[in-house]
Amino acid sequence: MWGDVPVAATILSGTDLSAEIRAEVAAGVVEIREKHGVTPGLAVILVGDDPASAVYVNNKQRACEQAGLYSDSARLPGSATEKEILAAVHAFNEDPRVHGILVQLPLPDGVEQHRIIEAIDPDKDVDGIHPYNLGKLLQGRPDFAPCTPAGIVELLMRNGHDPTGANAVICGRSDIVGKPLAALLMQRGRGGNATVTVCHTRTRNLAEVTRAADILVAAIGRPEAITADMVKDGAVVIDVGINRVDDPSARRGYRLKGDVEFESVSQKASAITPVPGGVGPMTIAMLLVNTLTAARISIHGRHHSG
Ligand SMILES: Nc1nc(=O)c2c([nH]1)NC[C@@H]1CN(c3ccc(C(=O)N[C@@H](CCC(=O)O)C(=O)O)cc3)C=[N+]21
Ligand SMILES: [Mg+2]
Repeated sequence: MWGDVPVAATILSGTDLSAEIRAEVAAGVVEIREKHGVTPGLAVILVGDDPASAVYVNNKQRACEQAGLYSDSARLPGSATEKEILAAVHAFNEDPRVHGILVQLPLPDGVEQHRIIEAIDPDKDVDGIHPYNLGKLLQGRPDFAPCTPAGIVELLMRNGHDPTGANAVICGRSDIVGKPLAALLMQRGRGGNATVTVCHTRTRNLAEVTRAADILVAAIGRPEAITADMVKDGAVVIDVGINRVDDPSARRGYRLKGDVEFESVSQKASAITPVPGGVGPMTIAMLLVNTLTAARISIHGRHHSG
């Protein structure tokens, strides 16, 4: 506060930080190519024609190409069978140009998602969602942390918001965001040491819990679910939401809205991520980081120091 005028929060730009990290990845790509003659490669498997998923996959492939990585994709129709998706996974498991494999989730109804994830070679699981990698994450020795949680931790750390000792409250318990983020924030070591609470649809007195957060992460999937009354003065607020809201005046006919009511919450928070330009670009940057790690693992093996 400045007198009675609320000072708007610092904007935590995922666009800027992701550019920095992607430049670091590009340098790592050059090094691996010079030392080992290997170009790190990522393959994305996209099933169905959800337009939002197509945008993310295209963003991922563009980021790969800009960082000098090899990239490939398999695009299957929404009618693809489990057997056909498994065949695409197996082909990339065997492809020596491909070090990282990402299966875009969610998969169409009727496909047994866990069977597909378990088919990914854990050494190529750059999403960090194979049970082996999730297990290592829970033990505090991840090789591949899921990209969105890893991106959130980088956003915090590189903006001077070390979670150590903080009350971190995560709204959302998905396998790909809420649960792995809880593991990262609670672990011993860099980016961890927080006191973590995970909220979900059955949480009682949600606003009471979120108001205790020094770090508040919204991964709910509902536009503007977090309002100013739910936020403590000075909190750091991370918005994972990417909700498309109809807007006939917008160029594409929709606008992106986060899970946080930005206008009001940014008057109360000390720092906040925007949507777009926050967590989304960080997810992609960490995917490239993990692909570099996968290429190193293919050369040197996993390090058994943890
Ligand atoms: N196995 C798997 N791993 C994922 O990491 C994964 C997934 N499945 N399924 C879908 C979600 C979503 N996701 C995003 C990636 C980039 C942006 C992104 O680039 N966002 C831009 C804008 C995008 C736009 O214009 O729509 C931004 O926020 O600024 C958003 C969301 C990765 N996901
Ligand atoms: Mg292997």
